[in-house]
Amino acid sequence: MKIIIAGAGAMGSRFGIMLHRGGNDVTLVDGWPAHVEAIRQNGLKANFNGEDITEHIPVMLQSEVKSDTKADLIILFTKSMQLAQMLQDVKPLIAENTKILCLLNGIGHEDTIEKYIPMKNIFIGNTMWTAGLVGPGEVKLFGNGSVELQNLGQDQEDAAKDLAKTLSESGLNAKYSDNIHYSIYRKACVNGTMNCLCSILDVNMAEFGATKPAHDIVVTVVNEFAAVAKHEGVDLDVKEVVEHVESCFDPDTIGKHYPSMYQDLINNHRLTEIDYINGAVSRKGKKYNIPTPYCDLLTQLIHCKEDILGAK
Ligand SMILES: NC(=O)C1=CN([C@@H]2O[C@H](COP(=O)(O)OP(=O)(O)OC[C@H]3O[C@@H](n4cnc5c(N)ncnc54)[C@H](OP(=O)(O)O)[C@@H]3O)[C@@H](O)[C@H]2O)C=CC1
Ligand SMILES: CC(C)(CO)C(=O)C(=O)O
Repeated sequence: MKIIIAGAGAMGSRFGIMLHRGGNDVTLVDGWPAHVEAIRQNGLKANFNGEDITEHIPVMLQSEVKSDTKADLIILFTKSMQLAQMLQDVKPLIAENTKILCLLNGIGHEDTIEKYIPMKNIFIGNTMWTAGLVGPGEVKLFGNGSVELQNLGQDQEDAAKDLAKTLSESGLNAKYSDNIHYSIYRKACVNGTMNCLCSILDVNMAEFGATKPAHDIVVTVVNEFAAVAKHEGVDLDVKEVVEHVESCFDPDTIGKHYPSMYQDLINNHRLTEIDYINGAVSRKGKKYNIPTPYCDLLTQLIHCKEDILGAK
């Protein structure tokens, strides 16, 4: 299968490496020239569960995408704020039946994708895999993960199941979800707690989980997400979601991971996805007249930290 990874940062590199090793025809597309050049020159280097590997995968700069090949599948792995530009830039690779799978963190990306792609070809989901960029052309990958996905278009359930099968054949542990909006809100609760709190407190997920107030904060934030989700027809089971969030504290699974927001803001002084996570819940809360004080404050604190660190 001809697969394009659109956004080959930490997560795009993980999926690119695993799908390439699984025998797929993978091409990476990214907007960071130094990263693209490093991969082109030296291959994509990864510390993959403790082993140093180099995977030679074709790579294109986003601004230089050519239309000579069309993709069967494009997996979107940009940051939320880069999504629209990437969709614009990969247009030459899209044929009538090219499927688009969006696995970004955050809520509501389908509203952006629908402007570029016919509904029948859109698949959305989320992932519990983790990844970290060490530097241009180099990533660190450890731990296990999973993917959940579903079709947005009618009559595309079999295609969604086939997609999950393709990912699983490369070890990505993907499954079809019959209620992806639940899964996306549930994952947003993970990010709406771990990503901002680890960034503000300068800790990894296990260290945050070991603090006394951690549980109360998680419960309060999840309740705010649940109240907003209910207005959108998504009925979150708060107890189950809190347990899911707290499973990330385990240092033997992904607890030692510094969330992607930490990597952006603290390590690289880059702007964060907060407006697509807690910020999205704050905005929706205002729209539905639901108070979301923790999400409001967490969003503002992250924006303060972006200003303090001169994030770009
Ligand atoms: N990392 C993780 O563990 C997880 C991330 N996610 C989600 O996956 C999506 C992709 O995230 P992730 O893979 O972490 O993104 P990355 O930050 O690793 O990469 C995204 C893009 O940002 C730019 N970039 C990143 N770092 C630098 C840098 N130091 N200097 C210059 N440019 C840089 C590059 O593109 P450009 O030059 O075009 O800006 C890069 O392709 C997000 O929605 C994220 O929330 C989901 C689960 C886990
Ligand atoms: C790994 C996880 C679940 C942590 O919140 C994540 O999605 C991220 O790093 O953005």
